[in-house]
Amino acid sequence: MLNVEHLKFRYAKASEPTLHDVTFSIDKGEVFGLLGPSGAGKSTTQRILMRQLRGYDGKVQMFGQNITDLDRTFYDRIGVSFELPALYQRLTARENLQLFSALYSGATMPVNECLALVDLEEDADKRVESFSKGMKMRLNLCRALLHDPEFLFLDEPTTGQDPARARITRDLILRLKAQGKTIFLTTHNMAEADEICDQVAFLHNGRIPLIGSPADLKHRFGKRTLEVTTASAQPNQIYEFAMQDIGRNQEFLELMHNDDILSLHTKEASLDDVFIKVVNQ
Ligand SMILES: Nc1ncnc2c1ncn2[C@@H]1O[C@H](COP(=O)(O)OP(=O)(O)OP(=O)(O)O)[C@@H](O)[C@H]1O
Repeated sequence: MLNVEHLKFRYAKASEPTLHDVTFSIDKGEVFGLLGPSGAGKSTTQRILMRQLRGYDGKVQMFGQNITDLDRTFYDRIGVSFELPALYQRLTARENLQLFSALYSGATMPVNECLALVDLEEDADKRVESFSKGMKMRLNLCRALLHDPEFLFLDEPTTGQDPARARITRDLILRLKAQGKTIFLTTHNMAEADEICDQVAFLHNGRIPLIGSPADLKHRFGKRTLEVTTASAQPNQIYEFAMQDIGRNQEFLELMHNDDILSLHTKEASLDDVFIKVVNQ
C-alpha cells in the first residue's frame, strides 16, 4: 500500500537534512505509528507522503505507483487530519463539512452521519471558533472521513482530548481499521501506539533505527521488572529487580527471606522504555 525507500529531505534554508535515510512500508489495513522526539521529522515525513513537500530524494510509492505519478484522484483516496488550521473558524461545524464535501468529485458521507462518528452532532450548528482544541481535532478527523478514503493520515489524533474522548477516538480508529482502511499516525502517546498500532517505527536523527510490532519491540528492548516494598524500608522506598535471572539475584533472594514484604508488583515493559532507549542511543 505504501512503500518508502531511502527517503532523504532537506528544507531549503536548513543546513542539514531533516530526513537522512528513511525506509519502511505499510500494508493495506494496517495501523502504522511513526514515533519519535519533537522535531524528529514525523510531520515532515507525513507531508512528503501527502505530496505537500517536494524535492525529496529516494522512492515513495503509494497505491502501487510513485506518488509523483499519481493524478488528482490521489486526494480522493486519502484523508488527512492535522492539527494546523484546516477549518473555517467563522463557520459552523456543519457548514465546514458541507463546504469540504463539495470539493470531492465522488459521493460523500451525510454530514450528520459523519459528525455522529466523533460525537459532535449536538455541536453541528455552533461556530468552530467556539470549539475547544479537542473538539476541533474531532472535527478535523470527521473532515478526513467525509469521502470514505482508503488511506488516512492522522497527526496526533487524540491531542487535547480527555481520557474518555481519547478512548472514543481510539475505538473509531480501530473500527476504521476493521473496515480495511490503512492508517498512518503520529503520536507522542506510547500507550496509545501500543494499543492501536500493528507496527511502529521510531524516527530519530533522520533515520528509523527501530521498527516492528509493539509486542516485538517491547520484548526486544523493554524491560520487565518486579517492584518490592517492605515494612522496614524508608517511606516511598521501592526495590526494583529485573525479571531476567531474578531467581539468582542475591539481593532479591535475601529480601524474600524477610517477613516484612508489603507488596510485590510486576511492571511490564512499555514502549516508553523503548522510546527512551532509542533517543538515548
Ligand atoms: N518549513 C520549514 N523550514 C525549515 N525547517 C523546518 C520547516 N518545518 C519543519 N522544519 C524543521 O524540521 C525538523 C522536523 O520538524 P517536524 O515538524 O517534521 O518534526 P516532528 O517530529 O513532527 O515534531 P513534533 O513531534 O514536535 O510535531 C525540525 O527541526 C523543524 O524545525
